[in-house]
Amino acid sequence: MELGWLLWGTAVLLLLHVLMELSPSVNFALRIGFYCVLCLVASGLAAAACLLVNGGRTVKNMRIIRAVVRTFKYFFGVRFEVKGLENFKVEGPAIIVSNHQSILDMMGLMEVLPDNCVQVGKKELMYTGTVGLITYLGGVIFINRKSTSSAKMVMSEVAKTMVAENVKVWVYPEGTRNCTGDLLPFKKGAFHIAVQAQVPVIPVVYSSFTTFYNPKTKLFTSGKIKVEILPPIETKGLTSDDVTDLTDRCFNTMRETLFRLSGRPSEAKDSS
Ligand SMILES: CCCCCCCCCCCCCC(=O)SCCNC(=O)CCNC(=O)[C@H](O)C(C)(C)COP(=O)(O)OP(=O)(O)OC[C@H]1O[C@@H](n2cnc3c(N)ncnc32)[C@H](O)[C@@H]1OP(=O)(O)O
Ligand SMILES: CCCCCCCC/C=C\CCCCCCCC(=O)OC[C@@H](O)COP(=O)(O)O
Repeated sequence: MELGWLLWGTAVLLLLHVLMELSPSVNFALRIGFYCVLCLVASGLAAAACLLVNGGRTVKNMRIIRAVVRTFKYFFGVRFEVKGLENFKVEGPAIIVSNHQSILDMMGLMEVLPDNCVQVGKKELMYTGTVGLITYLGGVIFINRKSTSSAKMVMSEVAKTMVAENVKVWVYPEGTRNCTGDLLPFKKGAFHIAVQAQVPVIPVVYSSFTTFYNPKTKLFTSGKIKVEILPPIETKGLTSDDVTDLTDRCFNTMRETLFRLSGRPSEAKDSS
């Protein structure tokens, strides 16, 4: 009986292996499917640990989530080369902005996430089963992207609470995933919060995934991600009139860094 199961299991694994070798789209679908299952299972386990250790929704749970997600890279052969971690060592709260390429970014996020830091996320994430539960327990700030006024209200509230509670807030200013090797124009919410709260902006840049991950061509192999945490940009004394300049400055610095880290020649043109 047990031998039968073993033979069936081996046959299924062999079949999957052959399919993966033969078809890049099967390979891609299986690897992404595995990533999603891993997220769902790991979130369930992490949620239990968070509830047992901290009892409910708190930024302290991010330490547990970070420890769990940091193991994911070993399953996918993803390696990180991190520079500039010392730039996170600013006193008190800050806004962290980074480029956003894929759902795989959760690995890169947790690889460098400082203590006492929560992310801004789309509210739809709440409805992704255990992943929704873990984002809730970790203190993720949910925004409704379909309603500018409600998103702006939530962001303004964040500007007040982040100072009162001494937390850093991680925002993806492109507002959506973008795996083209370039940046989308930045939305200004993150920079409004930074100016309203008078806290520094810390840019974080991940090199382009396109050499090892590309959903369009169904490419997903192992690969190296370079991460650079750039020096904080101060906002003390800035007003809402300076938000556009601050956004452009950050965009240009991050775009240059993205091209440098990805080995792509820089373009002279200013795309702001
Ligand atoms: C185990 C596995 C998983 C574990 C995971 C755990 C971690 C999970 C992590 C999850 C990660 C999940 C990651 C994700 O889910 S990423 C997706 C969700 N995140 C974002 O969208 C963040 C970036 N977006 C923004 O910042 C947008 O600006 C918002 C959303 C705020 C509005 O966007 P919208 O498109 O609706 O409008 P608009 O940007 O055209 O702005 C309109 C006007 O309003 C002005 N304005 C904007 N804001 C403010 C303000 N505060 N005070 C005053 N004014 C403000 C602005 O300057 C503009 O005016 P003008 O300049 O044109 O005159
Ligand atoms: C009971 C309901 C079950 C639902 C099951 C849903 C399955 C989902 C399983 C795993 C998902 C793993 C996702 C990890 C978290 C990824 C966060 C993320 O990267 O969100 C994307 C968001 O930044 C931008 O979204 P868009 O590019 O605008 O779109």
